Amino acid sequence: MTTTARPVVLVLDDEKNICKAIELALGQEGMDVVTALDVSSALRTLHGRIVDAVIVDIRLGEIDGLSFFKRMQADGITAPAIFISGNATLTEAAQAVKIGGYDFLEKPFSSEKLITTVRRCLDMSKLRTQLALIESQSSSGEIVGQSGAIRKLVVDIARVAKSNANVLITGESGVGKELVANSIHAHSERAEQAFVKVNCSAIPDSLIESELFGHERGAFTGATASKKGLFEVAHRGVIFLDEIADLSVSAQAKILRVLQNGEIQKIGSETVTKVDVRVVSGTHKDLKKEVTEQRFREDLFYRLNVVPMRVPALRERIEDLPELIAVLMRQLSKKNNLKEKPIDEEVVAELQRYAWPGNVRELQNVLERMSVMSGERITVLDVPEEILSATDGVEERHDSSALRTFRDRSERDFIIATLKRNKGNISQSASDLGVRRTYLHKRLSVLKIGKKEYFL
Ligand SMILES: Nc1ncnc2c1ncn2[C@@H]1O[C@H](COP(=O)(O)OP(=O)(O)OP(=O)(O)O)[C@@H](O)[C@H]1O
Repeated sequence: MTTTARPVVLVLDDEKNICKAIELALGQEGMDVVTALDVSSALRTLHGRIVDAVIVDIRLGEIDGLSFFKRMQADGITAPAIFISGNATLTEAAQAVKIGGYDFLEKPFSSEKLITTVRRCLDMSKLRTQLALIESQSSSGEIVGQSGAIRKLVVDIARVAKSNANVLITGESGVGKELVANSIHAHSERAEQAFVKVNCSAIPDSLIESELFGHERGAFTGATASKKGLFEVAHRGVIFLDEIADLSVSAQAKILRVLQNGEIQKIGSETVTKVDVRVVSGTHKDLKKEVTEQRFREDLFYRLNVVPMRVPALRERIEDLPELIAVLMRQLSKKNNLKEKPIDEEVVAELQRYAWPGNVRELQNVLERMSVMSGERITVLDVPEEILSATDGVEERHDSSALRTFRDRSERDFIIATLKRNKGNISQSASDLGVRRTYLHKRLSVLKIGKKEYFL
């Protein structure tokens, strides 16, 4: 698949001479011009290839230009339209702009006027795509971390981004695969074009093909309007197919076709459309194993896996945790409109001993919970119990074990003394210690404090 930088403009006018004149003027400006003398051939073009702008005569034989534009909109074609006419009424011109037309040109117009209008229209359309892109990317950010694994990943991303090769990103769930895909797009020559993310496992089998490739009106019950597929939306940009292992066998076959010929076919359509899309896919499964067990097509696997990239689990780069915590806390307090709270070092040490099966996403959730539920600062008492109990007994990695032993012993003595003073009353002791009852119970069991030690 190749990237075509030349913008494509469709001209629909029943006067051959006008079509020719426009074709000549815009062709000299480096644009690809396709002409159509009637509505049906214009629609065929629009359904067969992706067009950046259309120039439409208001007075056409069969239907008027305005109805044609409405038909385009109903068919999900979003190219902007410039209307032209020699004898349109003022009302028609106003109507053209009202229904979303970009501009109106009165015939005869000079080629300079035409070129300026089309250029502006194309710039506006590009700007619109960029704005949509910024919006879709506003939640994504930089890849945080200084560990060897992350530094290597960042170098690999920069290298692979410059090529047009398909990339398969593997790694556990929540590890940052989407972030990597985003970063490949942002550093590629397609950065100003669309980045479309599809979670293949979230879309039911029955809908996936229509989501990816679109459908024509009436293609199936409920298809009341024609719909653009995500591959078409991603034209000239990047599509990120997340959880690719979950694709149905028939969707796998269709994706293979896009990768082989750059062709898509809407459900219910006779014609094929050429698209230019770079495919980045992601999975937390072992895709090679899925191939061996015949759940995934081998030919598709090789097409997707041109450049494999593995994102390491958080526990494999646990030295990145303090920096990640700092960055995520800043993001979270902004999101929740909260003052950024300081975190005790002991908390960070506790979090570093945890295995993080849900990786950075789990870390985000835990930090959010702690920052919402804590007081002025985040202390070890705010660390969720499931993390404390999972880390108890785990060999210390960042704390000397002598310090840990001392801490446990002091904590043990302090708890026993409080319980003795309260004659074994758990509620009162928890309140004196400033912790929840459940937490005190857990510490009693972790520190192996039996009743005989505090009942006099
Ligand atoms: N190295 C990192 N630096 C900063 N943020 C990160 C990093 N890794 C992951 N994140 C953040 O963690 C969250 C989860 O990451 P992401 O959605 O990319 O994971 P994923 O591997 O695609 O998950 P899944 O397999 O569940 O789709 C995101 O909000 C992402 O921004």
